[in-house]
Amino acid sequence: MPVITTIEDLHRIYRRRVPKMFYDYCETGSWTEQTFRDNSSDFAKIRLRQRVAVDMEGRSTATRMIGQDVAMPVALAPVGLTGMQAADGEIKAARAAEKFGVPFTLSTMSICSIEDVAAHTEKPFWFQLYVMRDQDYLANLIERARAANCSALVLTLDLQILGQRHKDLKNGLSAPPKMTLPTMANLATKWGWGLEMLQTKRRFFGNIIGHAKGVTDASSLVDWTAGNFDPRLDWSQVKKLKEDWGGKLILKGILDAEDARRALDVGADAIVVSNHGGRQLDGALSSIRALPSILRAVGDQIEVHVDGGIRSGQDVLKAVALGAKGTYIGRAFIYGLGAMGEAGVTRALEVIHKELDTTMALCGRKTIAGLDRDILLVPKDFEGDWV
Ligand SMILES: Cc1cc2nc3c(=O)[nH]c(=O)nc-3n(C[C@H](O)[C@H](O)[C@H](O)COP(=O)(O)O)c2cc1C
Repeated sequence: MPVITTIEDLHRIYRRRVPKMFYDYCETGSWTEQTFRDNSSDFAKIRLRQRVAVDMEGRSTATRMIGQDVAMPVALAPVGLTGMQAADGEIKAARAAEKFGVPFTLSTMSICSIEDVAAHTEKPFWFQLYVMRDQDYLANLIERARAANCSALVLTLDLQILGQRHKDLKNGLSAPPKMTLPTMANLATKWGWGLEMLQTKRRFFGNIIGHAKGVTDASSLVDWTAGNFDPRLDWSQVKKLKEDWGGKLILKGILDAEDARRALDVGADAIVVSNHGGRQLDGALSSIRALPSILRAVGDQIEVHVDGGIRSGQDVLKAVALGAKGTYIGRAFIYGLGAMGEAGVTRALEVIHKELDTTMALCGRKTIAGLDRDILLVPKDFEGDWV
């Protein structure tokens, strides 16, 4: 096994190991992928102030997200079909997160069910909810998340309809994969992945969307989403969901200051500044660029988290120094999972932690609370002069 020191190292192994259809599903953005690219490249525009001769002994990356202790301000983002990247992928990722001491968020669109993950973990995890047309089903999901002791509901607001992702349409993304000639030819080169999947037959061929009773074949995920997600979702429904759930609510997919204020009005506990990893509205601002204006609007009244494009501990540091109280990684942990299963997710977290800790030290800071705007060099036009 090669020495892994960066998230990109995991990405390279992941790409070799996982079928093209699921690699593309992870690696795509919508339409031209402008926002997908900006999410990462905008982080690189922010530079750091090097400070010297500062006592660096006794550093800590520990902090809190929505009142919960975390080993560093990083959670695993909800990622649909995680169980197609590696067999029992949701369980493996949840276990790695639990051992590391960061939150794991289970997507509505998971292969393993809420109960599967709860049975294989000890600490509470977070559950991500998409709002479905079927109100009974929605109520049932909330009830199951409550019964599994989930400690936060992450309600995703930026996917009432699916953004167009060319690669998924061209690949005919489905779970399990349809056995077309190109798919079979590609699968033949992915025997490590295939063998692992065969050993977990029950989930692979049994209950494809683990929470969706009776869905054994999400062939054409695009059609399944269009048929089941509720395009009528509005703020009154968000408020009602907050009341029905009664616990901690995180609203994910906020990219605009006005929406951030609406999130405050409905009593959310936190918001995630996010464009769904560039998978929904192509042409939207990168998350890191949208973050400052949202912090100005609501940052002193609600916990603001951010995701999109985070591939290193330096990216985490930049987001936190700008004012985010937490960050999420999506693809960065999927690369680890697809490359090496649970150990790969752990490795991704270790890489990010090491980079965060070292960068904190070289910027002259010992704690997460000590990270502030002062350690950053942000171009004057970073937020852009958009009208
Ligand atoms: C393959 C994939 C599947 C995703 N599925 C979901 C999902 O089911 N629910 C959700 O709220 N967000 C989903 N997201 C968005 C992530 O939660 C997160 O916002 C995004 O991945 C952050 O960007 P990053 O991948 O650059 O870290 C998905 C992202 C990816 C890459």
